[in-house]
This record gives sequence, C-alpha cells and structure tokens, in this order.
Amino acid sequence: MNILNKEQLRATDQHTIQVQGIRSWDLMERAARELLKAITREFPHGEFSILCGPGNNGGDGLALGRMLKEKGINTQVFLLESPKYSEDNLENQKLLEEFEVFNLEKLPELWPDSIIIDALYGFGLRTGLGIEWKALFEKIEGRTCLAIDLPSGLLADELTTSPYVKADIVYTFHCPKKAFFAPEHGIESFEIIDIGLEKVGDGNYQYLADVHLLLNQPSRFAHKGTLGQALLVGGSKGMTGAIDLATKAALRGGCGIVKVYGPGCTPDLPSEALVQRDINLEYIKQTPTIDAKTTAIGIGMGMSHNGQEALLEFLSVLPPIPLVLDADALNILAKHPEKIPTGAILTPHPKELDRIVGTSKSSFERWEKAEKLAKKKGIYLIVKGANTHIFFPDGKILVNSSGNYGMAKGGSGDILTGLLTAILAQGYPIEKALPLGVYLHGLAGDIAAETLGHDAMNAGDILTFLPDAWKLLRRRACTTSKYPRRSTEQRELL
Ligand SMILES: NC(=O)C1=CN([C@@H]2O[C@H](COP(=O)(O)OP(=O)(O)OC[C@H]3O[C@@H](n4cnc5c(N)ncnc54)[C@H](OP(=O)(O)O)[C@@H]3O)[C@@H](O)[C@H]2O)[C@@H](O)CC1
Ligand SMILES: [K+]
Repeated sequence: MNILNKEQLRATDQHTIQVQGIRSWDLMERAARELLKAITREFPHGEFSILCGPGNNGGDGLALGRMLKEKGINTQVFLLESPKYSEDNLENQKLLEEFEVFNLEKLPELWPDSIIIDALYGFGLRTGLGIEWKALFEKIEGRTCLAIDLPSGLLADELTTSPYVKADIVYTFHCPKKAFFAPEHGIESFEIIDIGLEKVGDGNYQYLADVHLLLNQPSRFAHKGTLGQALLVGGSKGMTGAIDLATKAALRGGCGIVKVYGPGCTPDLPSEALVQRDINLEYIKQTPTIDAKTTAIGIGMGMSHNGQEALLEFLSVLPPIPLVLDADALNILAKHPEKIPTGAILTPHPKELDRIVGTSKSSFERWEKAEKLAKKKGIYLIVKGANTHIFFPDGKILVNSSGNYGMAKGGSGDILTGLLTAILAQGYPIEKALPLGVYLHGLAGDIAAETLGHDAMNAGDILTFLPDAWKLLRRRACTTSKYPRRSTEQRELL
C-alpha cells in the first residue's frame, strides 16, 4: 500500500474523480458512509459531538453528522465560523438541517457524555495551528475522541510541535500518513478507511500489506541441502542468551540447517543446531570458517566489543552471500563505517542507528539520515521500532504494519536477526526476505500479545508463536491464490 503525501493524495483524489466519472462531493459522501460504518461498529451505543472545520475535512464531518442523525443516533454538529468554506463543505451545510456555528471565543457546548468527532482539519493544513486553539483542545482532552483522516492540527508529512487534537482513534482515508509513524506524535491507534481511490502505480514509500504474496512454495522434494544453511555468529560471557534466541528463531525460520559460531562459553543450544565454539572462552577471537554450503550469515548478537577484531577480520573474508549485521556488530561498525560491506543488511534500533549516523532531533530527521546512508553505502537498513522501517539502497522505504509494544523486551531483536538469516538462507531475494521476516516477527508478536497479553509476554513468546504466524501467512496465500498449488499439509490448513 502506497503511503502518500498531501500532494499525492490530492492528485489521487483528482485522478479518481476523472476515472470514475464522479464529483468530489460523491467521494466525500463515500468517505462519510464508510466512516459511519466504522464508527457505529466500534461504538454501537454512542452519542456524538462533531466539530467541523471550513474545508473538506469539515465537509466529511457534516456529511457524517447527517448520516448519524438519519439513523436516529443522538448527534450534535458544530461548524467553525469562517470567512470561507470549501464548495463541498457548503453543499453539506445545506443538506444538514441543524448545526451550530462556533468560534474560538465562543466554544461549543458539548454534551457531557458524547464521543467527540474531530473534523476540523485534515491534510489541507498549510502550517501548524496557533496557541489560540489550546482552549478548545483542552476542553476535549480526556474525552473519547475520534479524528477524521488526521487529528486536527497535525501536519500530514512533517514534525508538528504546535497544538493538535489528541485522538483515541484516527480514521484515516486510503493510507496511513507519514506523521502517524513518528513516536513524537503519539498516535496510538489508526484505522485505514478504504474509499475506493484509484491506485496510481507502486511508489517508493509503502506500508506493508499482502505479505503472503512474497512466500515461496518449497518443493515437495526439498531436503535440508536445498533449503539453505544459515550461519549465526555471536555471544560472549554474560550475553549468550542473544545467540540462543537467534538460533531458536532461525530454527523456526524454515531453512535446512542452522550453524552457530560462539565463544567457548556458549551454552548448550537446541540439538537441531550445529554449534562450533571458539578457543577463547569469553568472547569470539577467531574468525569462523565459512564453508561453501553456507547461504546466509547473521552476526553480532551479544558479541560484545571484545569481538571487534574477529568481526573486522571476518568482514574481510566474506563470500558474496546475504549478511545480516546486528547489535554489537553495529556498535563496532559505528566506529569503522568504512568497513560496512556493500549489500549488507543492518538491523539497528534508533540508538544504534544514531551511533552510525549521529543523533537526530526527530524521527523525521533520523528517517532522512537512514535513507541517505542506505543509498550512499548501497546497504539495507531495518530501523526497528513500533513501525519498523526498511530502507533499501534504491531509495525504497517499507513501513511494517505488524507488531505491538509487548515486543519491546530484551531479545526481540536477536529473534528478528535469526529469523531474517534463515529466510535469506533459503534463497529468498533480499527484497522479499526483509519484508517477510519483519512482518512475520511482528505477526508472531501480535499472536503472542493476543494470547498472553502485552504485559506478560516476553521475547521468547515470539518464538513460541512463530509457527502460528507462518501458518497464518500460508493460509492467506492459499485462500487468495486463484490456482494454488496445495500440499496435503496446506489443504489441512484451510
Ligand atoms: N483524497 C482524499 O483522501 C479525500 C479527502 N477528503 C477529506 O478532505 C480533507 C482535505 O480537505 P481540504 O483540502 O479541504 O483541507 P482541510 O484539512 O479540510 O483544511 C482546509 C482548510 O483549512 C484552512 N487552513 C489551512 N491552513 C490553515 C492554518 N494553518 N490555520 C487555519 N486554517 C488553515 C484552509 O484555508 P485556505 O488554505 O483555503 O486559506 C481551508 O479552509 C482530507 O483530510 C479528508 O478529510 C474526503 O472528503 C474525501 C477524499
Ligand atoms: K480531523
């Protein structure tokens, strides 16, 4: 799904109007109908107070108000006094029989228990709102508030430090907006409302959807020799849990063989893994040998700074196979950026990225720096967070749509690296392996949160539910393919 900026949204809007032979008013009517469905589904017994602005966001609010009233649902509608209204806003004013006009000196008298619907401003804001808006926004703070398209005052594509509405749910049209991914903005929940806009090709900035389409179907005749061999390198005294988790994730990642290289103190790992230990007890000192059968490498988990010499030596003898660099490998490379190999996959969290590219004042600045680094070095960057971003060397950016805060626990990242390495080892091209691994990891976390709750779940639970995540994706692939090739196992899934 393309993530569009406001200019692209306007162009898509115009294109849809032309191709579908409709008026912009029809699109607004469609938007309001879909909002009505979503809101009454979520709040079947609610009464509503709608605040409408002078543009088309306000027009959506007026149309929704009319539809709620037609359904007999208690609704009050307030319209901001303005010298100018958009055409569709005016048309909807005429269709709505009852509404009150308000301004920032004469604030609306809201029913005490109603749900607030914020339809003041959408993506049409030119600049942030002034402090004169604070009184109104404070009046609605603490009440259940639903924003149409964007919380009013929030700029769609940039950092907003001026006042904006704190909404509980944002019902956003067509695609999420860039501003929703910035932790600074605190957008806790958004729902995408499909209003049938025409798609205009695949853009460079996308929200992950339909990940099941990326799945390979291994042959019935596959054997461990054809499903790839992953090599994981990491661990040090006191940090052996990281390599343990990565190994377990790789073993649930679908590749034929998982090999591990760790220091002498590496504990017993699952029997399925082939473990080799360094002569040094506390950290990796030697360079592991990479046999010709190895098809992907993941390195860095719990390696510690002491592994620096071995890592740099290792990077100088690498074969041309996919390489995932994580955790301490990233911290070491932050001091030797010239040693980052072209084509490598780096999986930093924001702090690890900052060590490589310098600190940033905002997520927007960090995203820009990550994009530049990926292009300049010809590498892939997976910047982990609530919406993990994958930056490609050609400028493409994918934003993950799965995952939850229950995963914000030590060890989650090690699991991602193990999983990604196993997927890459199977021969998935990097362009597919990264979104597949990142999405699956989040999906397993979502199933864990659903089953165990966000608070109690830990990183190991992501491993427990990885099989369910794979099965869910496989099931989606089976049910959406027109002529699926189904194995017996897959038929059973359906
Ligand atoms: N394609 C889609 O996705 C669809 C989108 N739809 C809806 O349209 C919405 C976009 O509508 P929009 O373009 O009319 O903009 P909107 O946010 O209502 O604000 C415009 C008003 O704000 C004013 N204004 C600007 N800056 C200001 C400031 N700093 N401080 C104060 N005022 C300021 C501006 O004044 P002007 O710039 O004209 O002087 C104008 O009066 C979109 O979010 C969605 O809800 C749906 O209907 C269907 C399909
Ligand atoms: K709004």
